[in-house]
Amino acid sequence: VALSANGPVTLWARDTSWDRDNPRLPGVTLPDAIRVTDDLRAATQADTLLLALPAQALAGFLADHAALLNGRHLVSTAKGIDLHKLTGPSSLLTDACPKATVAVLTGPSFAADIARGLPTALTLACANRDAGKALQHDLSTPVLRLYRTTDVTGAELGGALKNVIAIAAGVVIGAGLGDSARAAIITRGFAEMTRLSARLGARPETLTGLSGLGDLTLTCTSVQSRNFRYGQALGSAQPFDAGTTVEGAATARAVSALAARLGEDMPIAAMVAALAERRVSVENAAEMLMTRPLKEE
Ligand SMILES: NC(=O)C1=CN([C@@H]2O[C@H](COP(=O)(O)OP(=O)(O)OC[C@H]3O[C@@H](n4cnc5c(N)ncnc54)[C@H](O)[C@@H]3O)[C@@H](O)[C@H]2O)C=CC1
Ligand SMILES: O=C(CO)COP(=O)(O)O
Repeated sequence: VALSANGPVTLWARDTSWDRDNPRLPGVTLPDAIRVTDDLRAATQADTLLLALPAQALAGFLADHAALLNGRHLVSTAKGIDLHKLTGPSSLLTDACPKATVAVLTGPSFAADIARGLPTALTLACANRDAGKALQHDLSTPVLRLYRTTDVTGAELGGALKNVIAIAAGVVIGAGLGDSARAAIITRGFAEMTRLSARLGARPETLTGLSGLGDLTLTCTSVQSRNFRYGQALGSAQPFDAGTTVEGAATARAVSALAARLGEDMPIAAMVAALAERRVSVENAAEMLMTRPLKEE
């Protein structure tokens, strides 16, 4: 919707029976500049393709359709780590489409806010500096301001890991543990994010930027966030709609496996994985985190 202010956009989906009112984005009627199609071959004629698939669906999509994407500029919006390959979307894209230029678009941004034209700032990460500059210009609008980085690892890890911490923040609020506890989870969660990201080669300034701290702040403090709401439901033992995309649950499992492989300590991510799999109760989780050995900050 935002990019259609810059020119014609083609939107591909498997099911287009919803016409111009997509139930995934209630209250928004797509502008005329957007052509909706279920023909992937037609939709992939453009030079720049944004892939807005959930992280756990991306590998399967690429297995079926990589040939149509190779050689294009591919921009992933997915915020997660693939459970089987334990990598972010950029590696999945690069492996499946070696001739493509791969970028990641991430940062604090609820789809509903962007579609309403509210001012939003994002991070566009592309290892190829010149291609990144061109994409930054093509994808910015007067209300969508893109900052640029070549640190793809840092940008995609920030987006993936903040979803895990947002679930923990939601659990804290849902369980009635209070705003002070939430601030502790955000801060110690951010410490986990920066430790793992540094270990994987990310730059510290990327994690303190929009794609890390920025998105962490948004997602841990807003009920617009599905990850936060999922955590709230876990914390208050309420049911949650299984059809809602909650990237942080699978990513918590992926992160725990990755941290174990690297020998990194990520207690909050491990607890989110255990809570999502119902291996631990909320009461036990809080007690286990609070009674860990005392240490330096
Ligand atoms: N909704 C938001 O505010 C934001 C979402 N993101 C990220 O963007 C990614 C997508 O999220 P949403 O669009 O919100 O999710 P969504 O669940 O609303 O939409 C995902 C769409 O992908 C489709 N899909 C799933 N598997 C597919 C497959 N194999 N082939 C083709 N289509 C498939 C689904 O049918 C659905 O229409 C996630 O990683 C999310 O974290 C990033 C920033 C903001
Ligand atoms: O990534 C987002 C905002 O930046 C969307 O968050 P949720 O997936 O938790 O709704």
